Amino acid sequence: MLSESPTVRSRCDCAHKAFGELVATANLGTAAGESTDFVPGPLDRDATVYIAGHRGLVGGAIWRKFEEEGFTDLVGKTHSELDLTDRPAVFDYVNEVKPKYLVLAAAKVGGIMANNTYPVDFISENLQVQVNVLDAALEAGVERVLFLGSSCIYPGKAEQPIKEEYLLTGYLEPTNDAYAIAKIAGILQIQAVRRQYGLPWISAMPTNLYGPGDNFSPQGSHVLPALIRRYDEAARSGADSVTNWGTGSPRREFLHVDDMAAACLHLLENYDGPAQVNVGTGSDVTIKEVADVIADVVGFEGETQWDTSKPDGTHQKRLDVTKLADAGWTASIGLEEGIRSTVQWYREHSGELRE
Ligand SMILES: NC(=O)C1=CN([C@@H]2O[C@H](COP(=O)(O)OP(=O)(O)OC[C@H]3O[C@@H](n4cnc5c(N)ncnc54)[C@H](OP(=O)(O)O)[C@@H]3O)[C@@H](O)[C@H]2O)C=CC1
Ligand SMILES: C[C@H]1O[C@H](OP(=O)(O)OP(=O)(O)OC[C@H]2O[C@@H](n3cnc4c(=O)[nH]c(N)nc43)[C@H](O)[C@@H]2O)[C@@H](O)[C@@H](O)C1=O
Repeated sequence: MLSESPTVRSRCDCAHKAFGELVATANLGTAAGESTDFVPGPLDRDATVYIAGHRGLVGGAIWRKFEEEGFTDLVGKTHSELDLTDRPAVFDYVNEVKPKYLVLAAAKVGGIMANNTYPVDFISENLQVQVNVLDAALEAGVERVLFLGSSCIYPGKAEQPIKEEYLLTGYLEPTNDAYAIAKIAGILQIQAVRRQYGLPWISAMPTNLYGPGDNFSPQGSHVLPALIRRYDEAARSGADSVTNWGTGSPRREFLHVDDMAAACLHLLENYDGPAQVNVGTGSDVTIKEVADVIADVVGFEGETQWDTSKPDGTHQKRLDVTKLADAGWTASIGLEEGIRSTVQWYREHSGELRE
């Protein structure tokens, strides 16, 4: 991961439009107010880009991708440097750096157990972080914002594959309803900014992600890093069996975080619209199937048991990725290939993992 926090440089603010001017000149709304006349195109490589959450799984991958693509002025702050629930501090920072582009990849994130156990933290912290960052971005006149939600925003029993238009058409999955409501509020805030100010801000809804820099903590993590750690430890210790959560029958769609980062840049350069865009592969597997792949990759030959007292969560949440494909992007990292490289990353970094 990134070894140190970037410093914020002083530079000429004249390249950035004042907020009032931006809103006036970007008064692009139609009668419905949600579509703009903005035409997406290549981002300015020398513009300031604020990646909120740049030390996380997704923010870290976006930072690497933007660096690879030649961006010269990426800025970010760690959680300990800037708590995004501190509204005045967020306004001070965003107004100081005045980014032209902003990706909101900071959030309280966790797997099924964390979401189910701490719903207050998930709804409260995420609402605060989002509202603070998006309000500050509006005041600072950020031209293009990408807000990241999650596929759990859709009804728990949505028809498969899940199209963007299924949002708010049914009940949420109870294990993550608090988190999902916060994310839905974020989508609505982006749409509201488009409607009220005509700014071309957008939202993307990723499926379950994994890759280098993930959270591998046994209780708080998502399934894929949890199983990599569990099976790797079992293989090393010569254990006869491992026990996973639930029945193993739920289906999940997994996207490598480097693909996610590429999709984020692609959407910023090629998509503008009020609808959130699903980001995934369009294919899913059962938890049992992904467990078998991980066991095989790490070399575990024992037995797998299932603790059915633990929740399964949503049975299936496979995304319809037609809108993303229509925007010109499809995933390229296969699941087994992605698991192999993530196992390698995990083994190389097992001494420095976050808990
Ligand atoms: N991982 C996944 O499978 C999925 C993720 N997403 C979305 O992608 C985005 C990024 O998630 P991901 O990278 O996985 O999560 P991570 O937990 O890896 O990263 C989130 C980052 O946000 C930071 N952060 C959290 N709260 C605050 C705060 N109050 N102030 C400052 N920084 C804060 C965290 O810092 P610290 O760790 O120090 O608290 C961390 O660096 C989120 O919006 C998430 O909802 C969507 C679908 C699936
Ligand atoms: C990204 C997404 O992530 C969460 O939803 P989830 O998809 O249910 O996430 P999960 O990865 O934690 O579990 C997937 C499946 O896997 C099973 N499972 C088996 N064994 C382990 C295990 O050891 N750990 C975990 N975490 N799960 C396990 C588990 O029982 C479940 O059936 C929400 O935060 C939601 O808000 C969200 O957005």
